[in-house]
Amino acid sequence: MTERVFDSLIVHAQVATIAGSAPHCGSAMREIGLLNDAAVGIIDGNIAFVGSSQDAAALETKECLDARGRLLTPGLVDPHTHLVHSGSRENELAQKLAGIPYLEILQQGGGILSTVHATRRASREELIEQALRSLRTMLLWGTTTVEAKSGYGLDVPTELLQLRVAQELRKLQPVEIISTFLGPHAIPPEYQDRPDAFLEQMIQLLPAIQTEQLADFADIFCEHGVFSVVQSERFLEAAQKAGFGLKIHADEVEPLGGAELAAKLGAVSADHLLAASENGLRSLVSAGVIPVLLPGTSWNLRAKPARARFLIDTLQAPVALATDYNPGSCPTESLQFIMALAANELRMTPEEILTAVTINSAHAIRQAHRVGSIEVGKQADLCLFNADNPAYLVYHFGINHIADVWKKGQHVVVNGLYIDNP
Ligand SMILES: N=CN[C@@H](CCC(=O)O)C(=O)O
Ligand SMILES: [Zn+2]
Repeated sequence: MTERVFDSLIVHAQVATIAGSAPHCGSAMREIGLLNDAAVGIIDGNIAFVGSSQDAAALETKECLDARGRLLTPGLVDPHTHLVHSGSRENELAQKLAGIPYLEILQQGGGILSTVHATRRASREELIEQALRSLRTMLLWGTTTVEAKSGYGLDVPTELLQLRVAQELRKLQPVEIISTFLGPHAIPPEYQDRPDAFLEQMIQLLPAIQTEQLADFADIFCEHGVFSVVQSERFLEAAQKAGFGLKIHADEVEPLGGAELAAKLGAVSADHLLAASENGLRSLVSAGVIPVLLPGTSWNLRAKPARARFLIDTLQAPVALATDYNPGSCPTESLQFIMALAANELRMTPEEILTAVTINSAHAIRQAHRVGSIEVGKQADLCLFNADNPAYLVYHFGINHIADVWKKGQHVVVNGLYIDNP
């Protein structure tokens, strides 16, 4: 048998493998499979070796990088973003600081609706350009896979445009994009008095999105003053029948019952959950729904954070974390910032946090067979940090700890710099 020649070998690293086929639940979230002085080998974009640096010394490789004891993790997976949109909303900061609630700004025609106006006016090229800037930031800060929702069109052409832009973005840069159709994100002005007619229009759009393979998931903003539990069930059931995986913006502001609905329908994830009832949390965990927590949003809206400790300690849940990157409730692309907030606001440990932004977030978008852990056979999506332990990442907050990033084996960030066409 001919000896395999590796494309790359990373040696002398502290490797957090976060291995395991199922989501890491409860106390198992603290098991990150840390290997001291370890090596990872890459062949054809996939991980082909994980072992000791000593054993790796015998391997033949085209390139070798000495990590000098630094932390190597799976590429970060962000399972909830509103990536494709136009403009920003710093003009609403004063209202927020004056104490005007998030939903009231929306009811006055601002908030989500203000981004809908901007997105409807934007060209395809403008949407691509703005999203490309965000994707570049995400990659430089360690995110290698991202979920991207539509939901700033709220009409057929613009919803389709957002999804097609997400599809196009896959060809233009290295971050992998998993798309979600969030047509029922708010009620557009032209349907203010006929929300059911709008919902019906979004339901009618599902088969076309499925046929064009524009989205893997369908999602709805189930919230007081937006879509009720009954309306959410109608939309999500139709989406399930059309073949979509289900997600839900659940109980972000009021304990409406979104968590219970996610459990009833067997959603892949239920996201936000700040106000979810104890019963709702219990039922979604029993039903195998991944709770995706968004501490950037609760922090930015100055709301009480989700009950991460209850989910992890009492319910033994597989918690995932996401940025919720969007121009309103959470304008940040940085999962590293979210990781710091998860420690301070949600009281999660550094190990739980690493699990929540890798293997568990990969499960939240059904990509764990390919990404989210460092295991032979998986895609070589890797982050090398300027830190030698997970605690340092969340302790020293607000700065970018990334040294290097590999996406599908390509060395796309080198010493903190983005490499185009590596
Ligand atoms: N809450 C609903 N949707 C987004 C916010 C969108 C916006 O404010 O533009 C969220 O998940 O936080
Ligand atoms: Zn969201």
